[in-house]
Amino acid sequence: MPAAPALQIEGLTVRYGGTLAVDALDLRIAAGETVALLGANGAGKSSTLNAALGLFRPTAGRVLLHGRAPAEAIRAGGVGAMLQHGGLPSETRVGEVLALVRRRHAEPWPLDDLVATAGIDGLLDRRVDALSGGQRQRVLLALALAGAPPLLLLDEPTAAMDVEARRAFWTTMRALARRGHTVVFATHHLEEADAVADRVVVVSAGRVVADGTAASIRSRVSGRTIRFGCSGPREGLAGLPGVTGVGGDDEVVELATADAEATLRALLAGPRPLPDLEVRGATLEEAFLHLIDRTGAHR
Ligand SMILES: Nc1ncnc2c1ncn2[C@@H]1O[C@H](COP(=O)(O)OP(=O)(O)OP(=O)(O)O)[C@@H](O)[C@H]1O
Repeated sequence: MPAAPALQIEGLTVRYGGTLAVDALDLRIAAGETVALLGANGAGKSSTLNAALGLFRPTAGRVLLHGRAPAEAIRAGGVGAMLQHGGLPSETRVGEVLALVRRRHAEPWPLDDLVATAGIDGLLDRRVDALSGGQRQRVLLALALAGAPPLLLLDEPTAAMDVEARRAFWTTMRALARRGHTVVFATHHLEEADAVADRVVVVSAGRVVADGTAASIRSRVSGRTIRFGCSGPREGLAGLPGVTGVGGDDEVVELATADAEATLRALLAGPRPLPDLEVRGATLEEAFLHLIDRTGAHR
């Protein structure tokens, strides 16, 4: 029998009063995948992750973690989570909280390795109320990892981190993924999704609007941008084959085109010099905004 997916969400619907936060969302994540849930504010990422953790009963649908209901999977130590508003008990020291949580697990992650992996060397004697935002996030990560869970659900885990801490965090995540952990994280940071995830799921208005590798999502925006230096007149550019828009500034022309090859052929056949000619595809950010615009899902 094939192994159950690490996370299986079927028809998940979450309503808060009159707000439809998650709209019949389906998602299947295989063990070992690193998946970014990408979406604008209010897209439904936290509601999806919180429902996946069984923090509330969804309006409709079901969630299975390694084939088990959330509460059962969590009890069995199969899931570690970092929530957006994760708290730490006040007036305790980091080492005490960590010891408490490790004791709850039958096979806790060896302490030295856990401390090194989460990057909390030197923080064990620190009071939790004296931690910086980034340090706090790393302590929360250590708690999420304490039971060496095969599945990690992380809601904007790097939100309070500076660039360096963020980089260190994602190095850790990549190492965990290599060890076979499944990592699912919500983010607004497109470059993180691009750099870390082997799969990007774009959520908008509580629905999955794109699902694939970062490259495949980028290619959903079929257009390309052609750029070249130009300080002279620009007549005729808008009428070139494929061109859907003309932009740029006093020194540079940027042509949006739906058919880069045809536009380039026409440009190269023309009299205009094309210094610093450059053709590029959409960045993940552009692809993301395009997908959201198409679904009309800003709210
Ligand atoms: N407890 C709640 N009560 C009422 N509405 C809520 C509650 N939690 C979330 N919402 C609403 O549900 C929608 C989805 O919110 P959710 O937090 O899941 O989105 P998100 O993608 O995680 O957003 P963000 O990136 O800002 O964290 C939003 O419209 C939000 O205002």
